[in-house]
Amino acid sequence: MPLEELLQELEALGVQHDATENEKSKKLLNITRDTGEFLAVLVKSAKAEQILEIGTSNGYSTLWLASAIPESGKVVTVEKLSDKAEMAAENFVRAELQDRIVQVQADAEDFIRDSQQIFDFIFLDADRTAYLSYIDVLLSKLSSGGVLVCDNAISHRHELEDFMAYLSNKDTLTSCLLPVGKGEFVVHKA
Ligand SMILES: C[S@@+](CC[C@H](N)C(=O)[O-])C[C@H]1O[C@@H](n2cnc3c(N)ncnc32)[C@H](O)[C@@H]1O
Repeated sequence: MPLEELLQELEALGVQHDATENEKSKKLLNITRDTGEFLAVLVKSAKAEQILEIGTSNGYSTLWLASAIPESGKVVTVEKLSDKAEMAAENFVRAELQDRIVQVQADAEDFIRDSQQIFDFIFLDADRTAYLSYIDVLLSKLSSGGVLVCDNAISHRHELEDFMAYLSNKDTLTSCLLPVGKGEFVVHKA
């Protein structure tokens, strides 16, 4: 199925589904289209090939990331809930991007601590209150010259204040907060 058609279908589904679903863990909570476009531009500009995404949901943002890397690249995407991981798997096949995506069903922090891989691009879109507890390990898995993007940096700024302040004060990092989508905090590692 053409990617653009699937993205539009998922955008409509996400809005409709989240408006009628009361249980927060079942909401899809997809990034906005402009965030997807922004991620694709960043990934291509950075020539990133090894991407880590924390928070798959039904795979909407993963599709943007996977479509921005060359065939030799991979997106590793982590989701703790099996129902969402299954929905995502179907969408990856529909987009014919499944060969560029590795799905991990696990708790983000467990995966990050156990992983031996180095990534050149990391997208954080999961349990915001846990980010500070694993950010040092996560940064050790970001390559020199790599980029980390964190979603919801304006919509949930109060939850991410300490996290952003911590990163902003590190000498090896350059960061900025952009009014794209729900607010994107972008970090470059020297
Ligand atoms: C905001 S949604 C991700 C939306 C997705 N990035 C997109 O735009 O399509 C957050 C997802 O992170 C998952 N999640 C939350 N805490 C997690 C954790 N500790 N480990 C792994 N996944 C987690 C949730 O189940 C949810 O599906």
